Amino acid sequence: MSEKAAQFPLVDISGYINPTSPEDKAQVVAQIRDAFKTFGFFQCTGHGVPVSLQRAMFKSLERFFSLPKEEKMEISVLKSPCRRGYEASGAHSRDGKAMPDAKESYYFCEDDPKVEMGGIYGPNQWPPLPEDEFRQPIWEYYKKTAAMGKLLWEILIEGLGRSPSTMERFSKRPLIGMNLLRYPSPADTAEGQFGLGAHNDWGGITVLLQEPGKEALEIWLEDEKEWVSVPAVEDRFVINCGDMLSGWSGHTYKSVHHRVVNKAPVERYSAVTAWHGDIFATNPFEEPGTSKETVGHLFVKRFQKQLKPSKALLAAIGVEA
Ligand SMILES: O=C(O)CCC(=O)C(=O)O
Ligand SMILES: [Fe+2]
Repeated sequence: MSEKAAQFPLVDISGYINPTSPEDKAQVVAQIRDAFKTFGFFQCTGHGVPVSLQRAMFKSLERFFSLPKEEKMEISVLKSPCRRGYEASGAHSRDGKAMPDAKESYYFCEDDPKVEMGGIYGPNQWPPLPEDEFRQPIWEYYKKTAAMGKLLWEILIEGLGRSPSTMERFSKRPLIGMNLLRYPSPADTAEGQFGLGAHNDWGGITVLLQEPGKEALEIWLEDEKEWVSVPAVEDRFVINCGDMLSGWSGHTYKSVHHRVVNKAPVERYSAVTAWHGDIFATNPFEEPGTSKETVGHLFVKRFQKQLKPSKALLAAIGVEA
């Protein structure tokens, strides 16, 4: 591990979840605020997500990606009005001249029976695997990490002096997406191709779990002008700050620039749960009514090209076509 990586913030949040004194909570709030101010991310322990569930999630994820390509393509994102399901390696292209990412992925959100809001809400596409070998452990993991995302927003809101009760209006019907990711080995990755090219997450909080022992996530350090690997340790989540959260905090919290380079001689897995907030909610760091910009506005702006939103959806969200 590099000297820099050894200094990356590591926060045990158990003192916030089960405090024995008010100081316990205040300490976690201050540590997370400092980590997001300096780095825009931190490594998290004491979160209460059982290791057995983390392992079961990785097993299920591996089972899914081991299915034949034709079976995975049966639940392609292209078949979903909500853009949920499987996306093959190389399908995700970036702006400019960069090569498409080597990753393959499976994406899902809250499972609603009906397609609503132009596909922001609706049903998932589940793979044809036995319930207890995929959907059940993956869903349990999703629910636990979603709860963690919400708790971390609450802590960050408190960190800037706002009441934690602000979360009531911010979390009415939150957008929470989960992406399971597989990165091929370097031998199966083209020259100049990244597992996932350099980017900032668009929205709120990202709760990421790397496959233990396979370092691949790299963070850009602007002062040092270098990419540094984030240790991949069992039971240690990586929490990232996205652009919406950063902007709404007046850039007090930094959005972290990162990419994925698989250095293991074999494939590498990770899981990402992203917690963004209710689509009609405005900046939780301000008094309601201060600004009209909502989670939905920023979401549609960022994904306009992929979403191809209908006039009806734009009108419902309050964005001009
Ligand atoms: O796989 C990883 O370690 C990071 C994934 C990521 O940055 C993303 O999905 O936005
Ligand atoms: Fe990311």
